[in-house]
Amino acid sequence: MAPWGYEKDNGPAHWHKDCPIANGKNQSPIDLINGEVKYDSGLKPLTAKYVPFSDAKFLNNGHSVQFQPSAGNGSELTGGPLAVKYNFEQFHFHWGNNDTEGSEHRVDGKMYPAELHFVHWNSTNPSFKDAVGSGGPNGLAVLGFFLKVGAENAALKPITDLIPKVKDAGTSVTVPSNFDMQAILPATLTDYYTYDGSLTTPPLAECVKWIVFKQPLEVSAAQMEAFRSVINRDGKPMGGNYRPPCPLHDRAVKTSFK
Ligand SMILES: O=C(NCc1ccccc1)Nc1ccc2c(c1)[B-](O)(O)OC2
Ligand SMILES: [Zn+2]
Repeated sequence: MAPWGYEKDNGPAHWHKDCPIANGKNQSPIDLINGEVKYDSGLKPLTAKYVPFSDAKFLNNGHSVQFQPSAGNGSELTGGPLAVKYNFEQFHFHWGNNDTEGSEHRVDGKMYPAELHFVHWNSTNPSFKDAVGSGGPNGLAVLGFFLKVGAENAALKPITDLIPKVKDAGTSVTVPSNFDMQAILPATLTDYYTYDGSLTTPPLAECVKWIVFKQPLEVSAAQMEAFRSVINRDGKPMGGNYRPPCPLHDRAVKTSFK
């Protein structure tokens, strides 16, 4: 099979052929249905401590654009539903070709124009790859932020300004060392949905503690247009790089808010 993608001939409906777990019982994304979630007063805020990076790349890997520091950058995530410390690995985006689609998770069936994933791995493992393969839903902790069109996002501007430099698949640039990743995050990481799920792209491993924030981040229309100028490995606009929602089966979605 041609490498996986989001086109008619290699999109989500085909992924099960190489990754049978695609039809598993803990797949992501899902539709977050407010009438079916359960408030959990034990869910505390999360703490993300992101340290400045000396050498980080921003790259087009053919199916997303991704910020990736060199391994061992000392940034970490704790708290919320997490029992141990998680190390930061990378962040990347999913978006649509217009403002009515683009996010992977949905809220009561509503899609946002884009979704930002901050990926972290369980520090009791020797590496990210081991964490993915560690079995069970505690290998990775992924923070999901919906993006909506509004004011320019100054914290994301250094990243969206680099997009024209990684327009084509397989290209990358070095990110200026004064890039402040912490500034992207809201001051307090409260009000989130959390559930056990999977990677939303092959290998679709069911190793993720998902933490999806209720409050969207804003980006300007110009910043959204920058994403829509990115080209995928088939030479087409990358927009539409989102997987449709998967069945919840017998999982519970908990919220840190009432
Ligand atoms: O890291 C990925 N692949 C490369 C890989 C390397 C080593 C072992 C397995 C996989 N994928 C991936 C990681 C995290 C997330 C997603 C995809 B996402 O669902 O898009 O948002 C969260
Ligand atoms: Zn993602």
